[in-house]
Amino acid sequence: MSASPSRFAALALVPLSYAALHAAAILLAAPGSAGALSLGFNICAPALAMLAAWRQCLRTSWRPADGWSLVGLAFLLWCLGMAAPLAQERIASASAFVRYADILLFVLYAVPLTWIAASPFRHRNSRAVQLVDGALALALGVLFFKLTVALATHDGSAQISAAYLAWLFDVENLYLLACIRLRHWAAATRAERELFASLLVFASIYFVVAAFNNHVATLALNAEPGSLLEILVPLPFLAFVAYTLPTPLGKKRTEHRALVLRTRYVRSASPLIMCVAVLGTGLALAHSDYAFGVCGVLVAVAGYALRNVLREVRHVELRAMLRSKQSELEALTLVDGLTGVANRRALDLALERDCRTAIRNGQTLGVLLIDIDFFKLLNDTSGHQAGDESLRRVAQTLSECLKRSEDLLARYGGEEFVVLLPGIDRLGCATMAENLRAAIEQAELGNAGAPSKRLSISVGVACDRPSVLTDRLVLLRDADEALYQAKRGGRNRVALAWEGVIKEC
Ligand SMILES: Nc1nc2c(ncn2[C@@H]2O[C@H](COP(=O)(O)OP(=O)(O)OP(=O)(O)O)[C@@H](O)[C@H]2O)c(=O)[nH]1
Repeated sequence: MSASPSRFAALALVPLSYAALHAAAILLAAPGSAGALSLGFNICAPALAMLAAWRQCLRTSWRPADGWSLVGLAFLLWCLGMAAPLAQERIASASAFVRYADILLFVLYAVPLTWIAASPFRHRNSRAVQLVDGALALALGVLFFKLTVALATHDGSAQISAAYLAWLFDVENLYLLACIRLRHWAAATRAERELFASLLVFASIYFVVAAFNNHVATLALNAEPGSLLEILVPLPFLAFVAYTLPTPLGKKRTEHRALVLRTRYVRSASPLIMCVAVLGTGLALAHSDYAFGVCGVLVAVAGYALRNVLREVRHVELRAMLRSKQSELEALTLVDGLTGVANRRALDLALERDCRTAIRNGQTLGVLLIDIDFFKLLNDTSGHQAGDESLRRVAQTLSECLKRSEDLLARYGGEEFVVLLPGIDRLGCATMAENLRAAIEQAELGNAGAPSKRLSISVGVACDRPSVLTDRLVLLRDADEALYQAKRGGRNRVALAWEGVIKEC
């Protein structure tokens, strides 16, 4: 994890300033009020972290904005867990929920974080899969709470054993830290890395501070509320705030194969890790609460199965979508964007195919090369948009003249078109060329740059029986030479490669 200098400064300044204020408040507090003041600081820190997370959520356009909002929710639950004793003191109820509300909230705070760490939150990830992951994370939280209460009151007393609680919270914190570390290690995008880096800073400090607080401050030193040691409690939250304050974009991770592979494996394995955690917690709970334990095992198995079914459905959908997109793209690569007729690539493929067929069947192949007359002047006088429109109208008029499915009209480039006429003799080719010229003339399209003010075309015609594949290029060259003749002859005419100009208007 790399941090910019501004991040290092914020990471040092924000928690230290807060800790100094916290310590001063405890030391200067009136007798008996240090505990309440310190509690205020301990509630304020996760509240600040919650605001920082939701600020990130508003900032980012990354879809896993869900990620940041869930982090905010986790901090809110922790904040409530910290404040719960205040309510517990006021509500004189013996219900288990009220008695263990703070422990429940401290356990549940991990649910949104577990969810983020398990769910891939990828762009195309389906909502249904995310919901299953969320349900599994919630099940894990509830089972873990049941296990916590069951183990911490294992001697039959209603009194929670602080020692057991300390160890169980260590397990919870370590599990979270490991999952977040894994996701950070395999984060592929900048936004994903930013989220998991912030969480990693928080979870690492939280693990150390919570272990110290639970084992040393509470159990070994028996620190009272309002003790100076409490200034450690807000540190992980303030470190999170400090880490998210500046918004450097961080270096783009190079997409080397190892990263791609580990991203793929970690993303696929994350939900499995959560299912295994639900399964393990369920099995551990089965000793003390058989029904709940079995439910946990069933939830783990059903959740994993459901998740796999949903992923498979998604894969099938994606494969079908990819296939149809691929065919669409393939079709697009063969079409001229301006006129909608076949493009040069399609022409090359068709010419080669028709030439092979003509060689195999001993047939003729006709090639008409068509050029719009005075097109440059049309562009110069009426503008390029009018030129484009004329190209579209010419292409449409020409394609309406082709009746046989084997015939092909293609844009050869610029204001030139080619018509392929397989299996037609020379007379047929010449007639077709004249029909095309006449059709354009009858369409009465304007060309302000032409002396006649009418748009016209010149056509060069070649027709032969190819004997080798390269003859297709000879046909094109002959048609081009004939076209040159037609232009030289005065335009708006058809020239035959084997005869010269046959039609003049
Ligand atoms: N509007 C438009 N113009 C194009 C396009 N492709 C090529 N052109 C223009 O077409 C013109 C072709 O001009 P020339 O090759 O000199 O031919 P011409 O003016 O038609 O003259 P002749 O062929 O001798 O009658 C050039 O000005 C090109 O810029 C296009 O897609 N759209």
